[in-house]
Amino acid sequence: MAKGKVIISCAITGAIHTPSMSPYLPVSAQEIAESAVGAAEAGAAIIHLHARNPVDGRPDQDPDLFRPFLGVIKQRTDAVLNLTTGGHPSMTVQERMRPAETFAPEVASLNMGTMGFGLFPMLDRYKDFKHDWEAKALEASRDLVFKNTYADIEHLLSVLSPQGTRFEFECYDTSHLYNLKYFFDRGLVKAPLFIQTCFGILGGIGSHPDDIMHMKRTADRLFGDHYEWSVLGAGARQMSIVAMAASMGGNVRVGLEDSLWAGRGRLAETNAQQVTLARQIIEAQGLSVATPDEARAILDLKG
Ligand SMILES: C[C@H](N)CC(=O)CC(=O)O
Ligand SMILES: [Zn+2]
Repeated sequence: MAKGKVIISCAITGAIHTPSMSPYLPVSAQEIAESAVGAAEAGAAIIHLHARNPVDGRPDQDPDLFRPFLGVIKQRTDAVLNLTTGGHPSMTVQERMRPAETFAPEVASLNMGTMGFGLFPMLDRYKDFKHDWEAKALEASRDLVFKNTYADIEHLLSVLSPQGTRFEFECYDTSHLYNLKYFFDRGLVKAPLFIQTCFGILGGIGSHPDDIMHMKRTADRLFGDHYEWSVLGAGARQMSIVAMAASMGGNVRVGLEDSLWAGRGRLAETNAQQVTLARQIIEAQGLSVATPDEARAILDLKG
């Protein structure tokens, strides 16, 4: 966090949650565009984007599904656009990187290690699904490998960096921080590193305060002041992790991709609602929210 300015990122729809889990999950291009504009107006400097099949809400990396909402968001906001290269963990790296390769965004996500990605515990909570693929995708995650090998990461860097795209480095555990250190020491990634530490995904680190301290301490030791720290908390712990990180000098990510909730037991009706909650937590600590251009300066983005 530079000079008391906290960068809020908002992840609009993602690929993990499915339409039957919440009537408020944006699916169509118009819903994604409207929700993103609302999140930007509420204070999100960075908007993280995935696309979905407009009929059944299935995650889809077809650039033609991204184009309509990218146009609207660029027209109506000056937010930094961050396109996913994670897609859905079951997709191939080639499929996952198509939107970033096509649109050369200011920022793209980059997942820093191969891991299990356990979504199946959500089957304990959700029973009734509108579409067949929903329960199948959750069940299939019992045997899912989210593939991000060193060769995959190098390939993504070699294709996207020359376009001027910089990265949100998704680190789900300390091993991912060491992977990033490997690429940093070889000059394949440049400071300031925007490190998104992800908490509470089964297959990665948990979301206990000790886990947050451990990831922060490890990142400080490995990267010193060559990085900007950000956190995302999956599920109900999202806002607790926002509060803790902001008090420790961190930036924050919210959005329906990471959590469907606006506080315990209350479904978030919009992404803007979560941005507003995060903003209240940040401003209550005497901190202020970074504008998109302040975020660009802090993260050295191409603009
Ligand atoms: C935990 C989040 N799903 C991390 C993420 O947003 C990955 C990506 O899109 O590349
Ligand atoms: Zn994502």
